[in-house]
Amino acid sequence: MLLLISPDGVEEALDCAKAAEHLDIVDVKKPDEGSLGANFPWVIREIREAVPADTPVSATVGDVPYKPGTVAQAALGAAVSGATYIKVGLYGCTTPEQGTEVMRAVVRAVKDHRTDALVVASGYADAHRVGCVNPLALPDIAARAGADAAMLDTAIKDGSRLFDHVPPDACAEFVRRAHARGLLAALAGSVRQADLGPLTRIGTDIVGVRGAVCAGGDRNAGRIQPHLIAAFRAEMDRQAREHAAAADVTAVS
Ligand SMILES: O=C[C@H](O)COP(=O)(O)O
Repeated sequence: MLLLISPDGVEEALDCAKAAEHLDIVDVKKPDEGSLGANFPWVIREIREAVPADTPVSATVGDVPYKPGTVAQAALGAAVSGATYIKVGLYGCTTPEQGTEVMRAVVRAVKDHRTDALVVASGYADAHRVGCVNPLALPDIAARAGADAAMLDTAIKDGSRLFDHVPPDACAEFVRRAHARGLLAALAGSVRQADLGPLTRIGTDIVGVRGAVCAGGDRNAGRIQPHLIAAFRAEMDRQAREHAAAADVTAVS
């Protein structure tokens, strides 16, 4: 499982860089503009320069409206600015068709610029609270659009968590649907160390985190702490080892 960490700007990205050996993807967002709030192009560029060259930079394009042209142009902006993972939160899409239309436009805009960029279609575990597309529709939307990954996050950051809205069994179904379509499955939403066992067992490819690696577990008032990134990764590694050992036992019995 890859660890994606979301700093809110250059200063926190530098703290991520100090823990670069413990993380896999640095994800640029602007949390005060929403769960997947988009940051400025110059911030993406500065963060690209601040983190080690072999650490991929992701950028969120925003909690986007159902406006394929607008969103495609914004996604291209993120790619031109140096992000190689482009994440789109389909906040304003109420049907799978709308989500697919937006994501198709994004995929074309991004891949015309850079074929090796990865496009991530993100929905929301608490979609029922904001009126957007059902979370379990995301793998199909992503696949139909030619995206590379399907993701879930929470739209409202009020302390409720991924599993409060989409329990582990439903997340497992999300992962199954993504993998059946050849996609990466990414999960986020106030994920804590205690969630890493289930997330590992269901085969999550990418876990996205901010609050759990901020001081006091507070994604708004707390700042990202390199030692908390290291501790989070240590728990991920421990869970991966346990899962591998359990799989070995099953294989020989
Ligand atoms: O993409 C990951 C999100 O930023 C997760 O943030 P959170 O762990 O504070 O919910």
